[in-house]
Amino acid sequence: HLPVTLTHRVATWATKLASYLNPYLEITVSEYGGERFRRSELFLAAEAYLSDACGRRARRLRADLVKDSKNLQVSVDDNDEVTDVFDGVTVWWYAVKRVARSNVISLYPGEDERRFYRLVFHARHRDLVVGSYLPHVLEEGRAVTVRNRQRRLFTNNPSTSWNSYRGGKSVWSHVHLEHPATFDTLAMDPADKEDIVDDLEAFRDAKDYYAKVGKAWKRGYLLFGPPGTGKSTMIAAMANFLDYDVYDLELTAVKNNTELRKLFIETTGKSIIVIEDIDCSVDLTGKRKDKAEKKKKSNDDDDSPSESSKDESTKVTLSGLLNFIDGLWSACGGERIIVFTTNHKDKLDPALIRRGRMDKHIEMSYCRFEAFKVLASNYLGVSDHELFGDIRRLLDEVDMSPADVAENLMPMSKKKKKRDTHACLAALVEALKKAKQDATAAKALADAKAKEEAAEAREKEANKGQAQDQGKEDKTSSSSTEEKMTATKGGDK
Ligand SMILES: Nc1ncnc2c1ncn2[C@@H]1O[C@H](COP(=O)(O)OP(=O)(O)OP(=O)(O)O)[C@@H](O)[C@H]1O
Ligand SMILES: [Mg+2]
Repeated sequence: HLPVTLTHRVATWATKLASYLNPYLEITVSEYGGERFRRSELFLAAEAYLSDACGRRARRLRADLVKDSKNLQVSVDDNDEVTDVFDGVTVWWYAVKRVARSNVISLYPGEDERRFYRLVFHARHRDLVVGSYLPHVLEEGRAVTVRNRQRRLFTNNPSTSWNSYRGGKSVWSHVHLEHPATFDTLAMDPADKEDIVDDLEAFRDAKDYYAKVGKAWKRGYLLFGPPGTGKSTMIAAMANFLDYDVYDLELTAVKNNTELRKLFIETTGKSIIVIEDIDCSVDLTGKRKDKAEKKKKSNDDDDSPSESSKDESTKVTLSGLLNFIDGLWSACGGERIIVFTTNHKDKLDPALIRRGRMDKHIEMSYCRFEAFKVLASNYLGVSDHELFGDIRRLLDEVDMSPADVAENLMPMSKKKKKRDTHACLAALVEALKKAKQDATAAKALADAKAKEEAAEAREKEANKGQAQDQGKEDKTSSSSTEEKMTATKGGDK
């Protein structure tokens, strides 16, 4: 029954009085900080720190599987309290979950929840807590996260979650990355390999350098070469070498540039972002348009206001992609490697692969002898053999992908299992000889076809020339008769 202004005043005074009497201060760390795009780093660090350092003192815990799905990570459950002592000062942490009050009953549990940690301490320790304790929590939390980290392979999938029709946005989902490829097992020229490893190492340790020269801490690699030459394998080897996560971006599943940017922002640092077969993906805009049109026809899309606006909103463009790679947004997060793979480098837009976007172009080529030696030592455990001479000669003459060579070296079937090294290598020699024969036959065929075409073209040319000559003759003969006619006409006059 009090007037509103008075109620406000009373409330303000009550808070002031309470804070005067209560010597404790509170700091809140919310899950989503000022930037709504992703979870606050301090929150994640606090979570990791609390579960590691003080988990034992909490009574209500929550367990999760981490690292190879063997270790358990126990973290403090919501609405519980833990105490921590730092430099002789006691602080209290509370994990709080608050459901936003709203009049609408939400169909989607979890949507309106806000989780945060509340840190409570005595006012006289304010400087210590803000100046030393919180940085300590951040640092320790990050270290724990790295320790528990299991490398992950992410992929973006379109609207598979059950509340997808709310936005239909594509999101990252992940599995554990367990690819066994390493640079040791990768068959390629040792000098090239060393060059790449050096480059990666230099990138990893160059945080200060990038800051000094004013560049975003990222590097682009373009892997190009024929199918089966180890491009995807190389990416796995890179991830294993650097201990980075991999984000495999499927451009077909991304609706438009805005969504592409959103996906990009959600990637974390220390990651490799991969777009495979980029030449096919960029072409995709055309195909996607067709799909959109089909959709429109079947009338199962009801949120498009007009045809043209829909068209615009349903494609990823080259400019969107360029922006993604080195626009202003690319600098957020830091420490990222972007890898494109393609079978046809010449099909790509030069703007896409210029230095600065794709800093290093790596050609993965057919298997030559140096690469073969790596495969032989991996698959058969031999570093020299009497057939190596033949193989070396043949590999110089024939283009065979490492995938094909490896297939010949792999004693997979039961029958083959009994085969020894010599038999495996002999089979490879046979396969190479056959490939050589095929290549020669194909070349002969192509040559013959080319000759035929050239002959045809020559014949056509000759026919054309003849026809022209004929035309000229006709013209001259007809003009001379005309002249004659006029002459006789003049005579008549
Ligand atoms: N350089 C290589 N070293 C070791 N293994 C290789 C190499 N190249 C290919 N392989 C083997 O061949 C298989 C296919 O290779 P991969 O998938 O990496 O080829 P790719 O270049 O990505 O082909 P695509 O262009 O068709 O995607 C792999 O499973 C791998 O075992
Ligand atoms: Mg591949």
